[in-house]
Amino acid sequence: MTAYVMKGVSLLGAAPRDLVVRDGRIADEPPGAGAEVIDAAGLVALPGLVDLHTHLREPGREDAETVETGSRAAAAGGYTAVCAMANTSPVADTAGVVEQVWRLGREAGLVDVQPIGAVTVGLAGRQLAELGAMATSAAQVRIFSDDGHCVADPRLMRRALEYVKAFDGVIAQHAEEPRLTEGAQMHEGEVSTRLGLTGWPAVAEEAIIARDVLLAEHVGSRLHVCHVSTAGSVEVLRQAKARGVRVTAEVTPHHLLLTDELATSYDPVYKVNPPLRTASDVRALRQALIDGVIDVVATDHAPHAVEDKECEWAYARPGMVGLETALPVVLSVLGEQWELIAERMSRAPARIAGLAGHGGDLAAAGSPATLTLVDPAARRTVDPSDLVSRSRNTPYAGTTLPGRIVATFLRGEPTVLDGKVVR
Ligand SMILES: NC(=O)N[C@@H](CC(=O)O)C(=O)O
Repeated sequence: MTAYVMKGVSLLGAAPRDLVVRDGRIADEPPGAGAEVIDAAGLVALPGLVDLHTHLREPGREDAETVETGSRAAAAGGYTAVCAMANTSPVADTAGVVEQVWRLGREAGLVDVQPIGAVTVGLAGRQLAELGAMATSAAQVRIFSDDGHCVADPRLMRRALEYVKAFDGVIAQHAEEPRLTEGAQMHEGEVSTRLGLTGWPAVAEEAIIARDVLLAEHVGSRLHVCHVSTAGSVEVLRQAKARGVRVTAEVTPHHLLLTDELATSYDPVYKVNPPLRTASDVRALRQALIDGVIDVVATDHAPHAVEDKECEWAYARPGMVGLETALPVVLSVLGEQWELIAERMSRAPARIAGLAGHGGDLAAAGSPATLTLVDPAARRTVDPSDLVSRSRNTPYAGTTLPGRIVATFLRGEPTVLDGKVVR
């Protein structure tokens, strides 16, 4: 295994030093002859990013993304682990499907792919899926989610929380009261009224989060809230956390930057679920990420084929690709707050997903060399045709964002060098 010395690198913004990688780990002895030298002057090392919310589309929509192409996009974005959502076709609601996704991830070998299992059979919200069989499968599923759909039935949600408590699993809820969002096309507010589009009200998200934190408290089990998008949701979470409820939450990069005003273009690239909200929601989400009311930035990378996105707004599928722009967007929002970025994009998601070997301490000799090197001084104008992902539905085309991922290492092996995926 090749040894590396990263010369003049800054660990999370600290004074420059040399970082030695040997036998897959951070070493405190000299690299020895034959080590590859990486000129890392001006680069910042972060623990490899971990995404709690990635749609890889395999099995079923390999024209939009595969486990392999999504893994490449993830590595290019600085990720070393991704949690693959269950809304594939067939749905990842059995041990067989989660094992297939897990195995494809191992074969691609670029990031650790941790499958998420569905909560209900076929995401239909009627009966619990085989949670235990998925947990004890080779994929060792710990996070369950019907993402794309809400587990709306409170009795099923309660039973799911009870079930996963036995193995310290977590239910990741897509919080959307379906009766309040029938026919919804965008955020319900001043802009939707002006455009005459059916609105997705903030309360549809907030009501489910309020219910679910009470259920999680009652059961004493772990709840994770996917893609929090409103200021009101932040307040519900703040109160629940103050009471000691075992709840964690994520926000997407796009909800930290973009607003519902973009819908006035009628460009379906801005159609996403939950929808882009208002500037005051964006402000509240940013503050919650800083405060820790929101634990994690998760991409909700949602690749879609051209025909599913380049059509009339009403017919377009919701979703945006996000793996390759997540860190630049977060840098543009938070600035170079490296400790905070490492916590929200690597350590906290690794803890929630129970991914040992990710979110480690790069200053500690013996830690896995699972890391990403970022050039914070570089700026990049996003060109959809440059994306590594198989899909092109980025809302940032033509936008200049700070930060370039120069290299990514998974257990001492480079997956990205000089900004290019190596395998
Ligand atoms: N987040 C999205 O806008 N889309 C998701 C699923 C969903 O939440 O609708 C997808 O799978 O495409």
